[in-house]
Amino acid sequence: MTVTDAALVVAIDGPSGSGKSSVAKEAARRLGAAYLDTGAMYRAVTWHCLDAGTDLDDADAVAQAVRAAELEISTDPSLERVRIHGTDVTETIRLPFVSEAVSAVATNLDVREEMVRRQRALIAAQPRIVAEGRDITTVVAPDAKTRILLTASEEARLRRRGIQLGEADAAALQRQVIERDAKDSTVSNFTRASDGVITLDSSDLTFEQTVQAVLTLVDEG
Ligand SMILES: Nc1ncnc2c1ncn2[C@@H]1O[C@H](COP(=O)(O)OP(=O)(O)OP(=O)(O)O)[C@@H](O)[C@H]1O
Ligand SMILES: Nc1ccn([C@H]2C[C@H](O)[C@@H](COP(=O)(O)O)O2)c(=O)n1
Repeated sequence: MTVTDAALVVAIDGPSGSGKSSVAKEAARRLGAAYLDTGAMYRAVTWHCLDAGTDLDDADAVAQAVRAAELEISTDPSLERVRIHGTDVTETIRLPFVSEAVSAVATNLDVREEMVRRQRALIAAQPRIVAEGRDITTVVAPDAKTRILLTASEEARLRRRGIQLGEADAAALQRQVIERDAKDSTVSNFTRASDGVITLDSSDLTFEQTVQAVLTLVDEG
């Protein structure tokens, strides 16, 4: 186990189903660090817009709703909790209706500016943190001590997501993994490592091997 008292920011990005959330959360636990799931923040504000009846095609209305959103997210890797305007949406934001709407909100550049501002504040508030999401290594935390692009083949990502969701419908998986990435990649680069970002391909690694590989990169960093 790698535990030190030194300040630490680890940034992990990559495509859908590559293992960012699960691997980052476990690495954070073992490092005695906080954990930030930035995708959960985009999901929560998307749920909020849908719940409020905000037209997702009205970019200004969406941005206004997001700026006004009272969003709370746990950064304890052992406590998953997201609240918006006091409503606990921890479970709801994982449902397919949110997954299929989230790109419409996440590709709004004014929304991204607001989310990046909040994410940087959450990261700065923690002495040690592992943060993950599509633009973490490039935009949110380009100065992080260790920056990792976690990848996996399309086949591995679809298989993992299918097992995770118990979803056998190939078309639904395709929408949730491949089509969502295609939309999200119009505003973030999470397929090619930028300068200083280390690529970790988990296609042929088990979950445990992937966590260990991240901890080794942090140690070496
Ligand atoms: N190396 C691995 N081997 C096998 N399964 C893995 C591995 N890494 C992650 N998984 C599993 O794959 C599934 C998807 O992982 P996870 O949700 O962490 O991906 P993600 O990159 O955060 O996706 P998204 O960006 O869509 O939220 C989870 O069930 C996770 O346990
Ligand atoms: N830093 C981030 C994090 C997430 N997103 C977008 C991309 C996804 O469609 C959506 C939900 O993320 P997930 O929970 O699937 O990781 O949010 C982003 O654009 N930037």
